Amino acid sequence: MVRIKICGITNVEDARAAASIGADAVGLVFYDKSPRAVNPVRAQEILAALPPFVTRVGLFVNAPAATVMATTQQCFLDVLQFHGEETPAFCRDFGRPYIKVLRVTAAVDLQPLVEAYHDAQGLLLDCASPGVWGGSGRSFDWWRLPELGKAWILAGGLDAENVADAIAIAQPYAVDVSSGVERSPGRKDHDKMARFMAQVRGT
Ligand SMILES: O=C(O)c1ccccc1NCC(=O)[C@H](O)[C@H](O)COP(=O)(O)O
Repeated sequence: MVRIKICGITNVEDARAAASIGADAVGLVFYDKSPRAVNPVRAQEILAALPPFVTRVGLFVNAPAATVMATTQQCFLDVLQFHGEETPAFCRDFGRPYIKVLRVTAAVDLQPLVEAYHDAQGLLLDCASPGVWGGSGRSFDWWRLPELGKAWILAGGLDAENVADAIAIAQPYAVDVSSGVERSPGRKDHDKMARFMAQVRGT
């Protein structure tokens, strides 16, 4: 079964909708420059609305260690997801499982990165877009992926129309979607979320 993470949740209604259609995880963006940014107080309110067994993922981009630590504790995050230039030593320093985002281009050799982040709980492969750390809505070439030898999450430009093909080609452990299920940046479209879920679950 392919797991599903809905990313860029900014409000209680969208969090509840994601949980009610069976999302395995939700992601909250702790990055001020994002249109999907939340602060820890808002995040607490959103996360408090979730039922049990939905994994709470916090996204960071080159944040100071003190900020990551404080946010993790304040919001009871289950998993940390690092989108920037965080080193392996930095990522493992918070006493939580972490996911490292690898930005895919035709030229990048993923193998050294997979080895460097060997203790990551998972790797998230996203499209490399200049000047954008995530949530670009752009896909990379799913055909070009080597065997990574660990759980990895497919992200970047997924939506209800392409996710079934993406899974068939790339065979990820999980898929991650944000802009492909939005009606505007930071606001989810609940119908798009449900259609995305149905495509992944094959129903
Ligand atoms: O969503 C953002 O604005 C964002 C900003 C900075 C770092 C990460 C961000 N989002 C990450 C994601 O939403 C996803 O993990 C991933 O990039 C897929 O996004 P999308 O292509 O929009 O489905």
